[in-house]
Amino acid sequence: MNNRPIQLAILGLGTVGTGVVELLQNNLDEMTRRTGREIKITHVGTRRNRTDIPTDIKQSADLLAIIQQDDVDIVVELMGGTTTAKEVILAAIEHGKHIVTANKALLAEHGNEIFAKADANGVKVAYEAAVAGGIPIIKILREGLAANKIDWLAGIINGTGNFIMTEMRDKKRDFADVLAEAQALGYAEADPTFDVEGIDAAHKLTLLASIAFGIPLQFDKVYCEGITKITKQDVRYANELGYRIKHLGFAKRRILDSGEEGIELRVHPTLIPKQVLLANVNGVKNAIMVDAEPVGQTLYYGSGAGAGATASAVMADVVDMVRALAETNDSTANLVPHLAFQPETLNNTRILSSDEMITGYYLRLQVKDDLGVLAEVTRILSESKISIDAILQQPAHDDTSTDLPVIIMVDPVVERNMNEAIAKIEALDTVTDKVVRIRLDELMQ
Ligand SMILES: NC(=O)c1ccc[n+]([C@@H]2O[C@H](COP(=O)([O-])OP(=O)(O)OC[C@H]3O[C@@H](n4cnc5c(N)ncnc54)[C@H](O)[C@@H]3O)[C@@H](O)[C@H]2O)c1
Ligand SMILES: N[C@@H](CCO)C(=O)O
Ligand code: NA
Repeated sequence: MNNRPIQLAILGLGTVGTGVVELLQNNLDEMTRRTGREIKITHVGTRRNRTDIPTDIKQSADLLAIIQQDDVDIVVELMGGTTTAKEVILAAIEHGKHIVTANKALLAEHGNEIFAKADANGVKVAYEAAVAGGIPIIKILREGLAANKIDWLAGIINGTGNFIMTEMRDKKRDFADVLAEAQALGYAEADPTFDVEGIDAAHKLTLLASIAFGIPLQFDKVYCEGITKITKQDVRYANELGYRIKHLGFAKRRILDSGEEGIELRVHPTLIPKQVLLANVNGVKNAIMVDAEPVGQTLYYGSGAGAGATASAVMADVVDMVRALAETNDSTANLVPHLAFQPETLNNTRILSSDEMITGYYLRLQVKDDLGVLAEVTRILSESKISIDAILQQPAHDDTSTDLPVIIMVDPVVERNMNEAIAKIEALDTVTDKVVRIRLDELMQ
């Protein structure tokens, strides 16, 4: 057996890259005891030379040169972005290097191409750090639950967004102030609109859905709504009704009335009853619930972002690869397929359009203080076959306004019907503003 060290190139020394270098300094013995083979960083790709990096590691800004070096077995891509990272990863694959990456944006958007190229070149691309930071959810879905049929998964999969919502709710802090702190703590994406507009969660959901259901990556089909339109007023009303608002991702198999199977992929703010576990996942923590047959429901919780948690996931992938390389004379062929299922067995189950999604709703209407408004609104809802669960009329939120907020909770309904009803409600003279809607999901009741 070949006992030379397994050699790494780390590309990008930001929050996660620096975390990986530190983790290797602190816990190398634990990893070597597990793999029986030494792991060594030989190169780092960095725009400017760093004095805090051990002197035996070569530093360079020339990434395409690094990935060609003979003393590199695994390229660890921690730069982020979908342009240079893509070019460098594809070139590394062509040079026979294995890849470990935390880059969910790149994989959600270009993973089908990257994985195909890796398969053609006999190398592996591992991405545990790309979803839910330190929670080993990729390994769980791909390996731990490999004997199951997964029916749905749902969870809080953006640490920055959850941190912002928690701080705003508990400490009444402002959005911009908490976002700045999330950036300083290394939680946020380089472009934080990815976090707050739900795009990062949609990237992660794309990956989770593929490995749960055995379907190709289809980021463009994920319904995506972020947290930027959540107001303090709605947080307060939700609280009074016994709910918390959390940003969730859902991937769900559904049988349609026609008998066809479809998949719902959506990320959006969701009202969850306070006593439900996911309603109590706070700060940078993530949690993912999986329902599978025959195991039933399982729940996974942990830090969704940050240097240490993410480095833990990056190195778990490296350790997996090192073991495979050690056991099989430098081949990773025995590792699990990229998307958990054999590539030729991925199926084309249709991803449902937003019109076809089924959720409950919290609706907030701004109405004139007239007799009969509620009767008109409930008539419209019942014409669209929407059943009302509760109505709550609130006093005006400021003394100068004669309009009253009315909260209506409705049972699960096809979105097409909800859209029709909302259009009719907004057309009423007695309804003075756009209807605010926040979803509920029967899985979280
Ligand atoms: N921060 C987290 O908690 C976290 C968690 C999970 C996944 N991720 C993912 O990990 C990756 C890195 O995130 P981060 O938070 O460490 O970002 P970061 O911005 O802190 O670090 C990226 C580093 O890469 C460097 N870089 C970019 N292009 C380069 C180039 N061409 N040559 C050399 N260096 C280059 C940047 O200068 C920076 O130092 C991203 O894909 C991100 O989505 C981050
Ligand atoms: N920006 C991401 C990093 C972890 O993927 C988050 O906050 O969840
Ligand atoms: Na993970």
